[in-house]
Amino acid sequence: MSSTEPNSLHHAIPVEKIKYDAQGLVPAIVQDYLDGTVLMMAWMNRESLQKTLETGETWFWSRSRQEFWHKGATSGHIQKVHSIRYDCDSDALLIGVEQIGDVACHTGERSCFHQVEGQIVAPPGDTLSQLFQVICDRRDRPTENSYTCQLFAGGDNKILKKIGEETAEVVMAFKDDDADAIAGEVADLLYHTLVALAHHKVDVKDVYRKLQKRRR
Ligand SMILES: N=c1c2ncn([C@@H]3O[C@H](COP(=O)(O)OP(=O)(O)OP(=O)(O)O)[C@@H](O)[C@H]3O)c2ncn1[C@@H]1O[C@H](COP(=O)(O)O)[C@@H](O)[C@H]1O
Repeated sequence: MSSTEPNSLHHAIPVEKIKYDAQGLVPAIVQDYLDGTVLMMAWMNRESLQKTLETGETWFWSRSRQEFWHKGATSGHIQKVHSIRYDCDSDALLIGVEQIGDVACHTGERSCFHQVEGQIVAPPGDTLSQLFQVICDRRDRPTENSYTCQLFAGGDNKILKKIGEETAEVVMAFKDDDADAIAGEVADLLYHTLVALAHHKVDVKDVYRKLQKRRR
């Protein structure tokens, strides 16, 4: 995938290079720019891609209505475009967006994609976002025999003590230069940090936002 960032959207995507099908369309997969959650898939044509590049918001081509679809124009739930990538043979687009107004797929759900029956149940998003969602679910709907629920029940005293312990274990693992132990201890520290974030109602995506802003 080739990519471009928001301030250079217009220059970096060669609209003419994109391969459109016989109907003049190219599939566009829309992802949350922070955690990669796949939100929706829709179609663009040359003009809607051009409008997307010019406005920094998503414009699609509605095959059923045969007209432009400026996502969120009526609801206010627009998709602010952060990146556009195209695949190696230029016939698919991957668009990283920020959801303005909470929802961004066709129907207004967090993501259009539903679990296929019988498959492993995992929330959308990257590994940390998925774990954070499970942790928040434990906070909001406590279950028996859950270590996470025990941490929440113990409050800051228990959670922050564990962060202190895990930090020391991370340091020791690095000191020992043991790759497997390092990965395991860092995983423990990340998990307990996510529990602390959930306890203080700070979204892990706010951490991602900070990191994105620092990107050079
Ligand atoms: N990712 C984790 C995770 N990482 C680490 N841990 C726990 O963190 C603890 C690490 O503490 P230590 O290294 O000190 O080990 P310990 O001696 O067993 O811990 P203590 O007895 O001192 O509490 C262990 O009990 C681990 O099981 C985790 N516990 C839960 N999760 C995930 O959290 C989600 C909710 O799980 P439940 O808490 O089981 O509902 C699930 O997705 C789990 O996979």
